[in-house]
Amino acid sequence: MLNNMDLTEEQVQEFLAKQDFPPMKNTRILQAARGEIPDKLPIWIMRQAGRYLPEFQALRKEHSFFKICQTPKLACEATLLPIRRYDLDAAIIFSDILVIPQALGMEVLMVPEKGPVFTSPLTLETYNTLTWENAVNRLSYVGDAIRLTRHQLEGRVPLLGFSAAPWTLMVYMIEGGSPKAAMHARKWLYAEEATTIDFLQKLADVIVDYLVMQVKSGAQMLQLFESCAEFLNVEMYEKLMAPMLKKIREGVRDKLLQENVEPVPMVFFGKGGSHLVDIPIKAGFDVISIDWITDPRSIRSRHSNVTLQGNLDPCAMYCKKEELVVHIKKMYEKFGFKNYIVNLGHGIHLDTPTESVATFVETVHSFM
Ligand SMILES: Cc1c2[nH]c(c1CCC(=O)O)Cc1[nH]c(c(CCC(=O)O)c1C)Cc1[nH]c(c(CCC(=O)O)c1C)Cc1[nH]c(c(C)c1CCC(=O)O)C2
Repeated sequence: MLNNMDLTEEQVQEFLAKQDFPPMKNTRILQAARGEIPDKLPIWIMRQAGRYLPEFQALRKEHSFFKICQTPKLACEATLLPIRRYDLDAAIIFSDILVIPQALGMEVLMVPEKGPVFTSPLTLETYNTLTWENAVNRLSYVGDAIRLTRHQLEGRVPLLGFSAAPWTLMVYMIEGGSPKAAMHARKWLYAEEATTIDFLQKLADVIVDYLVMQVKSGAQMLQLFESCAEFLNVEMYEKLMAPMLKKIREGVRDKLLQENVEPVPMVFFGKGGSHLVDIPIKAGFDVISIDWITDPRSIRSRHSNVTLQGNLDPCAMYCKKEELVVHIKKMYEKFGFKNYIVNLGHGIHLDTPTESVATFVETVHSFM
């Protein structure tokens, strides 16, 4: 892969103007998503381009988090870092779920040691100040980053795009950062139902346009993050969020077909969502990504054809090498090798030893 940081602005623009992408050399992840059996078990890692990598820390010393997201050359570089280092089977575009609230007019800062902080969390009083119109146009930098990265990957592995689901975005916007119990957002669900439904529908519409734009820019699979699944019971999730998941799954496919673009597999990840996995499956998601609490066999017994993704406890990465291999093998025995994409059960932690990532990838690839 080219050294992306040496690209001049003219070269970046030339890549962005090119129509065809390099031919694919590895499509294991797409095969598994479609229910085919690849030559090796595919693996990628949530938050694979993150602070556990010294090269990412070096990049972060030079640039703020959102500057990296907003500059295609830097986002591309961050995306490629884990691919240069490990034999992973997918890249995921470097960005964040919170770029949507930014495009709606909210200010989000990434505060060291604290994570994301909204300077003015959303209230009923400020709800009408959100700028919905043309929101996806303000996210065109993500499309440019995807397009550039597809070229720079040179077909080595597929590139994933992503968004958060409406509920997770709603929680972050109302709570103003990483939630403890999402008390304020849950209060809206019960006390402000009409505003809530309006809000969720508008978010779903933006998410559809955003994901369609990502596929048209070159994303080959999409992951919808429901990182706040744990805060809702099945009844509330079914009533308010099931229609949104359906709207997103079907909306993305239908809009792509209308524009003669081939639809791509869609993954649903619900953190703390083992109680509601049947809902995204019913909505038509091709792959269900599960956290480390969820037993894959309980889903397989009900839905034999759905591809599952996950679910090593990110803290297993702190084991000694021999023990880590045992945990990986135990996980694999529960999933089986068909309809399976290996991943962690949530994002990799920032102090994860880089050798554990190498062990994880090598062990998984040695299975078949
Ligand atoms: C909830 C959520 C967010 N962002 C995301 C989620 C959903 C997944 C999940 O449940 O964890 C998704 C995300 N965030 C990031 C990616 C990039 C692609 C990847 O490598 O997976 C993806 C897919 C980069 C990031 N997003 C963030 C970092 C670290 C920030 C930094 O470098 O300062 C990275 C690499 C910051 C971020 N962004 C967010 C939080 C809570 C934090 C702070 C936590 C932390 O610091 O690890 C919001």
